[in-house]
Amino acid sequence: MTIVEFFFDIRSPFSMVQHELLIRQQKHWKSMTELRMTPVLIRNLFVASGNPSPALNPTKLAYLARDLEMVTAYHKIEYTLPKDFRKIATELPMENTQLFLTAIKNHLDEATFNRLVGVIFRGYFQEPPKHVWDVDVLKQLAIQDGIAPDVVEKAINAMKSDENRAQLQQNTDNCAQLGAFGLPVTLVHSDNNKNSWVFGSDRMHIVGQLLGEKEPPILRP
Ligand SMILES: N[C@@H](CCC(=O)N[C@@H](CS)C(=O)NCC(=O)O)C(=O)O
Repeated sequence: MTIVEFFFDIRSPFSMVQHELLIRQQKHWKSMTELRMTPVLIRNLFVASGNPSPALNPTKLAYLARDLEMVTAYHKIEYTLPKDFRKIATELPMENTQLFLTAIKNHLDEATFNRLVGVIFRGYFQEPPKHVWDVDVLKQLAIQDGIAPDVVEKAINAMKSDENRAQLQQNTDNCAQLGAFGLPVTLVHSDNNKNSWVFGSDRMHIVGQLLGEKEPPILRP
């Protein structure tokens, strides 16, 4: 009976990869009884840890783009880096997406919320990339995914409230307190959470070890 908590931001392409891998893995690792997905703000994590976004460093950004091509091809994940990714990642106020997800999470069961997170990741990282920070686009994606229009409206009405903003910041602070400096972060809950998390989408074997799983991860469909 172990909770695996996935801290993510939709603007993080490696979070998109880890989301897909965790969803695949959940079918195989019975010890992962709860897969909790927690929206955070990656920019605030970068600020809190004093770690500048790799998208601000042209050499790192070029590697990141090439690495993502190789990684998604290996895992057979459909993916395109949006052409204006650097600008969006570093300049656009994309917090609407994370605020919307924080608000709608209160109304959905775990499986439905986790599926919606995937829909929004794919909306941004598959052709043609959608403006997933636009409330109308979020509304359309959620309703197309089968979420009741009144639930979507409730989330839209609540997303900019002080309470919802505070929840998103609390999620981010919880992630920062682990020692995180970027995303994705995958935490295997334990008595000593401090040491039971990994950074990145390339540590699924360590997640398995932290879970006490004997089966290695299935990294390809
Ligand atoms: N090796 C990791 C890289 C993850 C990564 O680069 N994440 C970005 C956001 S998409 C980040 O937060 N980077 C911070 C850093 O590398 O310092 C993976 O394969 O997932």
